[in-house]
Amino acid sequence: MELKFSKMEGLGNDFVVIDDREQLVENKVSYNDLSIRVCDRHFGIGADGLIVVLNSESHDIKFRIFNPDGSEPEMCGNGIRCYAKYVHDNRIINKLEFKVDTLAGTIIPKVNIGEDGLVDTVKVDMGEPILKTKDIPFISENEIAISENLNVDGKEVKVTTVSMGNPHAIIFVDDIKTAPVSTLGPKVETHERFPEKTNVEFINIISRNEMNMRVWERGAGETLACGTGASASLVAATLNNFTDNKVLIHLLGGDLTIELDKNNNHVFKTGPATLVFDGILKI
Ligand SMILES: N[C@@H](CCC[C@H](N)C(=O)O)C(=O)O
Repeated sequence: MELKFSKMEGLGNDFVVIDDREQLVENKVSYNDLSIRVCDRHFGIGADGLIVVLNSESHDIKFRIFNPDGSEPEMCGNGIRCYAKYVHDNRIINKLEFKVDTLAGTIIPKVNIGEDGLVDTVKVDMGEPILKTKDIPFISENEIAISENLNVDGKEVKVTTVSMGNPHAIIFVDDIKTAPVSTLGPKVETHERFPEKTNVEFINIISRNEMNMRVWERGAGETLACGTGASASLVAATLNNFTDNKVLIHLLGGDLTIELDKNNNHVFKTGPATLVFDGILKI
C-alpha cells in the first residue's frame, strides 16, 4: 500500500502527518508500530511523532499523536498547530477556527493565513491546566505540587507538576545551557512517582515575561520545542510567582508566546507551523 504523508514542523518539533479518515492504514498496521518506523531518523523519515487525522462524531475532526517509541500521548502542542495547517491547507476543514477531538479533550486551533493563502501561524486554545497531583498523575501527599522535592539517586530535585492533558514536571535552573537535560531528564521521566511517566521541562527565568526552556520529552528524548511543555511551564512559573500571565519563551527551535487567561483559566499558545515536504511511503 502507498501511504501519502506530509513532513511538518513547528519550531523544529517535527512530525509525519497522515490522513487515515478511511482507516485503511489502521487495518494494515498499528499506528504504534508505524510511528516507531516513520520516526526513526536513520531507517525511517525521521520525526518526533506521528500525527493521524481521523473523523470524529462529536467534533469537527479528530487528532491522534504517537511518540517515536510507539506510545500514545494525550496531546501535542506543536503537533496540533501542524495538524491545523494540514487539515486547513488540504481543505479537509474549511473553517479558520475548529474543534478538535483529542485524548486531552477539546482543543481549539485558530489559523492565521499568510500571503500565499496558506496557514502561517496558529493560535491554540490549549484548555485549562490540571494541577491536582492525583490527576497528573504524580504520587504526592500534597494536592498540588509546587517546587516539591523529588528524590533522584539520593539527591533532592524541586519539581512543579502540571498537566496539559499530558504530564509535565518543571524544574527551574540558573543556566539553560548547562541544564542536565539528557542526564536528569530520563530519570525524572521514568521516576516511580510518575506512574504514566512525564515530560520534563528545564526553565530559566529571564524576567517576569520572558524565559528560556529546554525539554526532555516522554517517549522521544530531547526535542527542539514542546508546546504543551511551554504551556505547562508558564503555569508552573506563575504558581511559583516567577512570571506574570504572558511570557515569551525561547526554545532551541524558536520562540513561542504563551498566555494564561485569568478570566477563563485557559492557556493560549501562538506559534508557526511549516510544511517541510510531501512524500509517499510504502507500507
Ligand atoms: N511535542 C509535544 C508533546 C508530544 C507528546 C509528549 N512526548 C508526551 O508523551 O506527552 C508538544 O509540542 O506538546
